[in-house]
Amino acid sequence: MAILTVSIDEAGYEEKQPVIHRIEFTLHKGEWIGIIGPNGAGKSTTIKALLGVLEYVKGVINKQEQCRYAYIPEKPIFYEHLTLWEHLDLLASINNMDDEILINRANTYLEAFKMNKVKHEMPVTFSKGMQQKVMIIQALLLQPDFYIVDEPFIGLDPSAIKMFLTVMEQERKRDAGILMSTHVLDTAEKICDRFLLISEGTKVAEGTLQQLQSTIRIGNASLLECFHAMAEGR
Ligand SMILES: Nc1ncnc2c1ncn2[C@@H]1O[C@H](COP(=O)(O)OP(=O)(O)OP(=O)(O)O)[C@@H](O)[C@H]1O
Repeated sequence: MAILTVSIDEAGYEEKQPVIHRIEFTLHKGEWIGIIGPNGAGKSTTIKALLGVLEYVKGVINKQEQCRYAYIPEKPIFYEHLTLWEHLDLLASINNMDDEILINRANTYLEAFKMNKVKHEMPVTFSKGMQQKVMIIQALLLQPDFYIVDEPFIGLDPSAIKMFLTVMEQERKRDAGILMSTHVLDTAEKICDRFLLISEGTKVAEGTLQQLQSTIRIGNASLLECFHAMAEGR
């Protein structure tokens, strides 16, 4: 079932200078879509359009009614004077979450990401990877219908990446959708159901790895090879 349907004619940081054009796709329940493309292609701008924080968007973005989503940004943002636990507590109270659910979920994910020991410290003092873990834990706390994730792999250590993949796989089994932009193509190739390839602000291809392979007519091409042939070879 479709949970997010996107049909952007054009969008950008000001109306007279759109930076993305004709970006269309649908995210379904339990589906993991990877948004890939070169630097400056328009991946983050597409995500900003979905989040409703872009100055100019012409088109239609339809989220299924009552669907909730969580956004995991590439650059974490925190309240300066709140501890990690206070961030989780605040998020839970904004979302009317029972204390018992908060405590259970928070402790599970703090443990999983090895952040239990620092839960009463301020995230603004954490390393980049630790801050990213906090953003991931906050998103998981909500158990949303879908996730929007901007480049999760840069900054996390190998065991945190493994844990991130494990918990997202659990979320997918719960039928959550995942829309994730990344440059880490060998990992994306293993986990994503489908790919959206963006280049120079527009969608140049969409499909499973097999579909991308048949478009470039190389049966066993890796995602990286598809990327080179379709985005960089243009
Ligand atoms: N805040 C901004 N104001 C104006 N233009 C911007 C802004 N942020 C990005 N752009 C422009 O929009 C275009 C797309 O950038 P975007 O950040 O979406 O690319 P990206 O695919 O996410 O790249 P990367 O892989 O480097 O993160 C680029 O030409 C960029 O210069």
